Amino acid sequence: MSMQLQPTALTAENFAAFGQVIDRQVHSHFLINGGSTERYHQMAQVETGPADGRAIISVFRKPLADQFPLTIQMLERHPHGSQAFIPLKGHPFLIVVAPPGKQPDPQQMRLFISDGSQGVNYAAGVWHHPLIVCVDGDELLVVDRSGQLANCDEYTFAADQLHWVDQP
Ligand SMILES: NC(=O)N[C@@H](O)C(=O)O
Ligand code: NI
Repeated sequence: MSMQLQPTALTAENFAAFGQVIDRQVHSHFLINGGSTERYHQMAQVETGPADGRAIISVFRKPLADQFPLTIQMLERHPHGSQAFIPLKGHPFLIVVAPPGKQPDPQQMRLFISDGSQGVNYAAGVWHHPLIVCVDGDELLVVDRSGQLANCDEYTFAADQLHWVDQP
């Protein structure tokens, strides 16, 4: 019997164990360029880890692919670097995370929902589900680590550990 994950409000405090929230609605900013531009400075930390790690910028475009109600079969983590997801089209998206550890604790798994103006930056080692979009073909900017080191561990839940999420 799988359980439904209920959303937790996406705030800096609630998300602190998983990384940072990239949210212009609450983040401070200052004026630059002669007062013509507001800079929302350093909203998140890009971790690139050891060796040849470097930060790269990508875009993810994802079809909806009849995914709701979605059973959370697996989570993944990037031990050597952070990973940020920032909406490009202003659509809500779902965030499923669990704290760092040898394997994800299903009891500590949390669901957050971005209102489409908020992005998230998963700290290195944070367990998370691959991108869950709510609109077909949605596009998000992704900032994460590239390098020679393997940087993606996956964990598949046992049948008695399954949870599911529904479309917001
Ligand atoms: N693998 C990849 O590029 N993306 C995943 O890490 C993800 O979190 O979607
Ligand atoms: Ni990832």
